[in-house]
Amino acid sequence: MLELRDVTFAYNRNQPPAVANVSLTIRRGEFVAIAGRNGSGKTTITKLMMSLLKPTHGQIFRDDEDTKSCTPADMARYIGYVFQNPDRQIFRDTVRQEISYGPEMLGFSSEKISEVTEQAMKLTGVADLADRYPRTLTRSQKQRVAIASALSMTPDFLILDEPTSGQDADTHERFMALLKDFHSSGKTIILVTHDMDCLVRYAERVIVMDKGIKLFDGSVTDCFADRRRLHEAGLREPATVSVSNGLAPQGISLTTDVASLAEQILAKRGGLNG
Ligand SMILES: Nc1ncnc2c1ncn2[C@@H]1O[C@H](COP(=O)(O)OP(=O)(O)OP(=O)(O)O)[C@@H](O)[C@H]1O
Repeated sequence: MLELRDVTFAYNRNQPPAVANVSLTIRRGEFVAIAGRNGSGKTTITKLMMSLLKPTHGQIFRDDEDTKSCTPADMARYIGYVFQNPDRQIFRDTVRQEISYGPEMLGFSSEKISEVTEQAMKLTGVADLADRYPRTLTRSQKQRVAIASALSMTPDFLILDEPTSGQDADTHERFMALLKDFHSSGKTIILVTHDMDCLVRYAERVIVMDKGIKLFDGSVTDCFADRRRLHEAGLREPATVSVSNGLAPQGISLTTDVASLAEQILAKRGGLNG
């Protein structure tokens, strides 16, 4: 469990806080999305969770333990962090070295290092790139290496900040399928995203940030049921919501789920045709 209790963080004293009085709890096994317009505090929250930043006020707990004296290296045992830009976290000469670096720093035995490295490479589909120089890989391959590097430290939580930005539809699909597999295997996923269609498809819960404040925390369906709130937070309506809202006069109820929307439309087909 990861808990923020009344957390405030300011980058400097002359500016309003980037995160203000935020309380939230993320339980093991959840798939949570953090959404909100640019500059709303999403990345700052994830950096606070990772102890890359420390609260100006408030506390952060991991399984009831206050993390105030934890370093990012301590937190990396529990939380894998995948940055927005994979170039920011890739430094070694080969993909294998890159992925084994974290477990080495954590003091794993050499057998364990090789076991977790091979497993992470296999899971993320980069085993055939093991001896390549990471800087020459495509962005999507680098993303996979970044995730493998996080996974090799065998964390329970995985935080991904806009991992699919700039990827083509096919790569995006494969990447999200990978995340879904991790989630099914018991990992807790915290995904920062601007992609509302992706959010409604994969996340179970949404935290919406606005000007550093937590504007909403709840189910995906409840989040998109309130158009005023979406507007306030600068969130785009996902396609399923727009279509179901548009067909409301025909008796279609609001849904974020493609399958449920298709089912409703098929069930009403006679009426819609008429
Ligand atoms: N290193 C920094 N120094 C000073 N201010 C910063 C720094 N990083 C972020 N900020 C400010 O803190 C606020 C929150 O930024 P943050 O990056 O957390 O937002 P975000 O929601 O993740 O944005 P984006 O969607 O653009 O990534 C913004 O006003 C931003 O300008």
